[in-house]
Amino acid sequence: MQNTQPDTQPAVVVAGAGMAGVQTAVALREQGFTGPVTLLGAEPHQPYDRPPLSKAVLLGKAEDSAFDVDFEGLRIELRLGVEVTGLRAADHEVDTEAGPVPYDVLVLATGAEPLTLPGTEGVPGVHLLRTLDDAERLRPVLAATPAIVVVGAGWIGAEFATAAREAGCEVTVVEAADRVLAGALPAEVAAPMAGWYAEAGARLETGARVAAIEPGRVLLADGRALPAGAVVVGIGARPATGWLAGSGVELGPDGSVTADARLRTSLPDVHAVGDCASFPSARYGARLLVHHWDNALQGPRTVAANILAGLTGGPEQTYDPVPYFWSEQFGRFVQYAGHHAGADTLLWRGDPAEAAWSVCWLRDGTLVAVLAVGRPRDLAQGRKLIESGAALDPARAADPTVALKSAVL
Ligand SMILES: Cc1cc2nc3c(=O)[nH]c(=O)nc-3n(C[C@H](O)[C@H](O)[C@H](O)COP(=O)(O)OP(=O)(O)OC[C@H]3O[C@@H](n4cnc5c(N)ncnc54)[C@H](O)[C@@H]3O)c2cc1C
Repeated sequence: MQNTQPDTQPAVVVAGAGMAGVQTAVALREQGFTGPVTLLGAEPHQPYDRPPLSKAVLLGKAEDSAFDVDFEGLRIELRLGVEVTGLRAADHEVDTEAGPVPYDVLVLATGAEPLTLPGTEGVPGVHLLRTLDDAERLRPVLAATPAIVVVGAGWIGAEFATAAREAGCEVTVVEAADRVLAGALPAEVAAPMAGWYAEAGARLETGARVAAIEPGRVLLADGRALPAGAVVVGIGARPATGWLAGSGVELGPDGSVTADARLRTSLPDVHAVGDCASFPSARYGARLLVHHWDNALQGPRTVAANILAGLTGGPEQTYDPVPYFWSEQFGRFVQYAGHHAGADTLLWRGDPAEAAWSVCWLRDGTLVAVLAVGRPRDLAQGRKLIESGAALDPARAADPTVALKSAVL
């Protein structure tokens, strides 16, 4: 039986015009949706890609990173500079400063916003790095090569420190935890990465808490004062869902929209995707909140398919990806696929003192995650093996001269 769309098409409104919002609108068209699609974005800029903001755009190697999407040709109504301030589900409307916008189907794609250090908002010389405006403000700062203090040795902090060193700035990275990437990787995997800072000429201070930031200097809790012509705070991000308070959309303790396995929310006709939404993963037996680019590419395809399924009565899709991300730091290309837990068994492929190595996480002999530094083949093969639930021969998998796919039992 062929599924056909009804004559009258519902109006789809997407709140948030970042990667997930844009990809949702594009996926709807790619999958044959012919009804009206409106994309509401708070920022004034043509929608753009965020990863280059801490890389080429920051260093002025690329002017911007606008998506190459023909919105007009795809009949996607793009409304920029329009912040969505509320959702009234009973009326099927969202509120904006420009007035209410009715929807038949709503997609929440408002992404994430960076965490700030309390008391440092508005202090001159303190920056965040999330938006094109942030990157444009930071570009001339880097060009003036001041001493820079980066707060946070996570992915963004490491990438910013890399760019600042490349620009010729003196860089100190201050991290409250006792190691880099404390929230993402086990200590033994993060340990070799800490060495990359010194190698690039950046000073790394772990176990160092910021007490205050004053113009020109950062005061640490242990009494030290670090000179700082500029400070960049990279201490994480939280879902941008404050505007949903009181709307009836269920939010988790981390502030994420708690979508179901089909990326639908607790309200009818409302879907959620990208950095703002968590979803239950049967693959990993956990609810995942993924703040990475690939999730903002893949999730929208499921959302679009399920919006269409709702129209045609076709089967709905579940979303249970093997999460993937990359980071470019200190001349290295770092990639990660999967999702590991503390109890998983670590297996090294290669010497972390060398330029290229990788790490596998095994659970009951099955590959659940892989991190590759300069070994993209390990990543590509590992990702497929994770997807297929392959069990590995640990001895062969630990031999970096053996292709990972050849270590399958
Ligand atoms: C500097 C930087 C570098 C990164 N590098 C990498 C990388 O190397 N690899 C990787 O895998 N991932 C990287 N990421 C993460 C990746 O960019 C994000 O996961 C991705 O952008 C998420 O897309 P999104 O559309 O869900 O959210 P966002 O990109 O945050 O987009 C959400 C959009 O919604 C808008 N919005 C928010 N609230 C409202 C509202 N109320 N009304 C209307 N609009 C609203 C925002 O202005 C924003 O434009 C990086 C992120 C940053 C910030």
